[in-house]
Amino acid sequence: MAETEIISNSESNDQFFEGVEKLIEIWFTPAKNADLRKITRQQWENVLKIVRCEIISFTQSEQVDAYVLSESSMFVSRRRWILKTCGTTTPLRCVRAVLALAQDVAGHSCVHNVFYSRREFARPEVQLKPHDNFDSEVKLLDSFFGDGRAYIMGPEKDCWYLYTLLPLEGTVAAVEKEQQEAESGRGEPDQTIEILMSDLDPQVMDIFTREHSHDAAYATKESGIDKILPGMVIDDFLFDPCGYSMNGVAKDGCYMTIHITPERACSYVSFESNVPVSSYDEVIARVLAAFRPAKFVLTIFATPDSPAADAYRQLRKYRSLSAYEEQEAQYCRFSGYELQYALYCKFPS
Ligand SMILES: C[S@@+](CC[C@H](N)C(=O)[O-])C[C@H]1O[C@@H](n2cnc3c(N)ncnc32)[C@H](O)[C@@H]1O
Repeated sequence: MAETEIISNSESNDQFFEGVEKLIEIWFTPAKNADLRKITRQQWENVLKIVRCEIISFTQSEQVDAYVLSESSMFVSRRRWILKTCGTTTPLRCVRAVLALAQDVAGHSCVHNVFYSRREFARPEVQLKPHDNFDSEVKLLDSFFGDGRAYIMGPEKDCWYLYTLLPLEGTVAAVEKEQQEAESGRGEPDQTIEILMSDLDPQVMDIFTREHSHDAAYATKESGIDKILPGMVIDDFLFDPCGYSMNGVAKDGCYMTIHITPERACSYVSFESNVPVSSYDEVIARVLAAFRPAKFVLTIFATPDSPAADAYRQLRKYRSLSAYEEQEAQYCRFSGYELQYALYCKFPS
């Protein structure tokens, strides 16, 4: 297993672990016979060594290979690669190697789109380069992709960072991109919801310790994770003495992934899925009921032709979500995608 990032915290006699993940998603332009799943397990293991994590479990559907990692998850499908890693891992250091494998092994030579995002770290000072600050991350991403755009949303101390190749709608770059898309017919419906939760209910977090749960399947059931998006094949892992990761894959190619850092001093849970629904209300309610965070960041990306195209609009109507008050909200209209970002905090009881 990768070198552990657990740092002792003498004040609380608890452990610190950086649950906040770095999330990179690269889409390649469709090409005849090209498929990222041609990249072998050994080649992925070598890539993940650069990131400082390793594969601990694997499951797949017809459309996607899903890996549980020692620090979160990786999903590989025909033309989309997703890597989500926490702790002090260094995912941007492997991008060059992935682009080379995509070209040489998988037959993908053209990047269509890139999304890199993360919440502000609890302890940015322990991150390794280039992850010690967003400017360095952007600089490295620009060295691969050339014309990306960087955004910072939310309050300074608890912001959410995004880098993407998508231009904002209405700009000259957007008009050019739309023309290219229309000519090549490359677009396909897509949507992603992420709920990044901090300061969680300690009773719920106890479920994700070996003391409470004898195995991952027990924790999955006890917490209600198996009911959030029923029908998925679940690959779950319970760390020792605590910590939990799961991937779920559905027959239709959709995925979900949940990662849990239960330590009281730094509790953190992330939920992500690309399930196409016309309203995320129920999914959000189930996630919040299962984990009971004090605070969370919610992001929804959707293409205009996605069933979820309206889901983010519904969200914009709410100034509050059950016991939570919206503290910040931003909306971005990119060429081909719309994004809703919001930060919610529990109402004082
Ligand atoms: C399961 S991973 C998931 C982190 C995730 N990004 C999140 O949302 O919190 C981290 C949790 O597993 C625990 N853990 C135990 N052994 C670990 C190891 N060898 N490597 C990484 N995490 C480990 C950490 O202390 C932490 O609670």
